[in-house]
Amino acid sequence: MRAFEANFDGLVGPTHNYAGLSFGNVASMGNEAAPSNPKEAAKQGLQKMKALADLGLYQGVLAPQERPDVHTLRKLGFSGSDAEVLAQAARQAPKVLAAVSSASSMWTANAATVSPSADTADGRVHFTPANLVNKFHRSTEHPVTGRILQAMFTDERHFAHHPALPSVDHFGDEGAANHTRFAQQYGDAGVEFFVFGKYAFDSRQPAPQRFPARHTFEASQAVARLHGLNPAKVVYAQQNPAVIDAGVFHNDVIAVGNLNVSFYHQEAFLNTAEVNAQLRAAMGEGEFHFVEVPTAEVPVLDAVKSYLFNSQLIALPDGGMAIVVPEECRKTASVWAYLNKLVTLGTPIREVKVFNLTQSMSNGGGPACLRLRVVLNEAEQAAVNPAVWMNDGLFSRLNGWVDRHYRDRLVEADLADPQLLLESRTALDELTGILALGAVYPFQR
Ligand SMILES: NCCC[C@H](NC(=O)CCC(=O)O)C(=O)O
Repeated sequence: MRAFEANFDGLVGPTHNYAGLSFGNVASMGNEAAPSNPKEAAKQGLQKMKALADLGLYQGVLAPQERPDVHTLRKLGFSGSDAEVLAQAARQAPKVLAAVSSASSMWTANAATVSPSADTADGRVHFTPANLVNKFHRSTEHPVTGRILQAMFTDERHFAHHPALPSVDHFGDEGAANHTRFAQQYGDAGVEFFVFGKYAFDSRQPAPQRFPARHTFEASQAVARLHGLNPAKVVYAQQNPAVIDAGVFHNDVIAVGNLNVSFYHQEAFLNTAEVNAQLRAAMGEGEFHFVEVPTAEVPVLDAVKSYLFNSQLIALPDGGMAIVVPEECRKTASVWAYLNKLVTLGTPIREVKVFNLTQSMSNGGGPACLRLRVVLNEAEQAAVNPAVWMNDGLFSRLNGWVDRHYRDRLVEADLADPQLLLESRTALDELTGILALGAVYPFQR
């Protein structure tokens, strides 16, 4: 049966803002307190989704979270009406209010780790929402993420859903941002490549000194076990701690892969030669393209600034691949020169597609952060909730929905506005109708 990759992009929520919440993510740290434009952010995301759907790719939409998350504020002791809860939090703990108001679920590469049915022991597609435990504002995403995924991939004959790993640093899990799957064809049994930042139970191993390693080896192993992966087809690699300290908070800021192409920076991993030998051995027969970008051509800081590697490698329906990059790549001289060379190197990557995603980029999220990849065969695709697939109708409905409900400017002080909570819930209530998700949000239950 034919199989292909579908991308599920996060729809940016109505509270998108810059609160400087992600220590170790240089864009988030650098844009703290800048005004945001949620309407523009959502529309930039929709443009990318529509463009990929128009190329003939399977493109879906993943709904945002209920924010501000008043329920979490109540767990922290704020009480009274919703408006009172917001007002107390704004007075006593403004950073906590910002954290429970973040639209960070837009970066769906962190929503979950997904293993295609060709890789799993029971022949189903497996999903494990990421606990995102390293950042408080993200650690509250997984319960609703899990519900939304179940509302999209409901049929138990095809889809298996696991709860997030235990929410503790030892099992810090950042999902698909640290996971890549290689295969000659999407429908083949693939090699699942798990990249982690540190070992939780062995302090003698190398680890970053300045910024946190969000994802552990032990978390990666647990997900591989839960998904029933064949150990001979799983490869683990540790990120180079020095690049985490330079702002590479997820591996997808310094490497990306698709089918038989691994595109990565020279400094991305510890023991690169060993890792590549393991990948090649696990893949078996056939060509494998290792496209290593040398520091001499693209310094790590330029990779972080431009998000060259936070790109999507997409298989084009008529053969070959395109690399989907953010506008910032064009503006970074070393990176733009490299990209122009890359398409002439004779690898499957033949074309560069540039998107304007500045609203998301200013919080450290590029094209790859915005999408969750799910490899599906035709029967599985037919079992997905049909309302979430991007097409002309959904594109115009969602643009109209954004126009009706989103603000074009938001600063931290606005997060306490009870009207924003109301606007956000009204929008999400309508959205669950558009995407046929049912009552996934706490305010609906
Ligand atoms: N994969 C990209 C994730 C980016 C995300 N940024 C944020 O949450 C920034 C939010 C803020 O600072 O307002 C993160 O660091 O996890």
